[in-house]
Amino acid sequence: MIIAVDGPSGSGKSSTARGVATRLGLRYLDTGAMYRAVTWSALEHNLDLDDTEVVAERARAVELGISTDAQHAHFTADGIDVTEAIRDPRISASVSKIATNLDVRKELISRQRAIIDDAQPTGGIVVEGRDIATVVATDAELKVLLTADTDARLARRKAELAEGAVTAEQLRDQIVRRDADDATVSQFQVASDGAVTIDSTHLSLEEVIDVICRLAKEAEAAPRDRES
Ligand SMILES: Nc1ncnc2c1ncn2[C@@H]1O[C@H](COP(=O)(O)OP(=O)(O)OP(=O)(O)O)[C@@H](O)[C@H]1O
Ligand SMILES: Nc1ccn([C@H]2C[C@H](O)[C@@H](COP(=O)(O)O)O2)c(=O)n1
Repeated sequence: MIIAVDGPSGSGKSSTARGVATRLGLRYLDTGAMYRAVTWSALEHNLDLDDTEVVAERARAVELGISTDAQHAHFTADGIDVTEAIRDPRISASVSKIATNLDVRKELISRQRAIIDDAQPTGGIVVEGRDIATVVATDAELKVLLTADTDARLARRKAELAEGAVTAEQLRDQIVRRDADDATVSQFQVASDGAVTIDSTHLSLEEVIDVICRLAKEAEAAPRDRES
């Protein structure tokens, strides 16, 4: 089983996908972490992020270690643990430059598909990002577009950060400007064919996880229903 969870920043994709994977005993892939790890590597190498060719070369060269354990997030880039570093506001501010580089996308999509294939013998995987249902795993058994209104997303992100860690302007940049940039290369604002939209604005995290687990059970049973 492949469950695809797409949506804008702060809609709850990572927390929800981790919760669903844990409950259903599936692997979990955070594709945003891969774009973040490439950003980290490009900055470590002092690359000009506007130089698309040089950055794409870095994306092809960097060795990424991407854990698919929903209860143990662990990411490495060229052997260095970047699990915490990739969440730094410095990375959040720059990652769209990497994510809108089409050659970087080509490389990471290919790596994401390999990780998804590797997970199939273990029962399946919950994959979250922006283009999972539309590009990376168009054959996913369940496709979810997870949304929440902008104020809710801003409030959720603010609550995560230490008091004073970012200004109101930086917070808006992390959510609103980043979504606008990312939307130029991925379609995650309108549900694609076959995708279910879940608006989490007034739902708790547990409620969203409940809904997706129920939909996953239905999706799993659907082929059997048709056969019987
Ligand atoms: N339904 C919900 N209700 C309230 N808070 C939530 C809900 N879902 C997630 N959250 C909280 O919102 C914050 C953002 O969630 P999360 O990081 O999962 O979003 P995201 O969509 O993966 O964001 P990004 O794409 O920017 O990484 C987290 O602190 C999370 O605990
Ligand atoms: N499949 C994906 C996943 C992520 N991105 C972009 C969007 C963000 O700017 C960045 C980091 O994602 P986050 O960790 O905030 O979910 O990567 C993308 O374009 N496609």
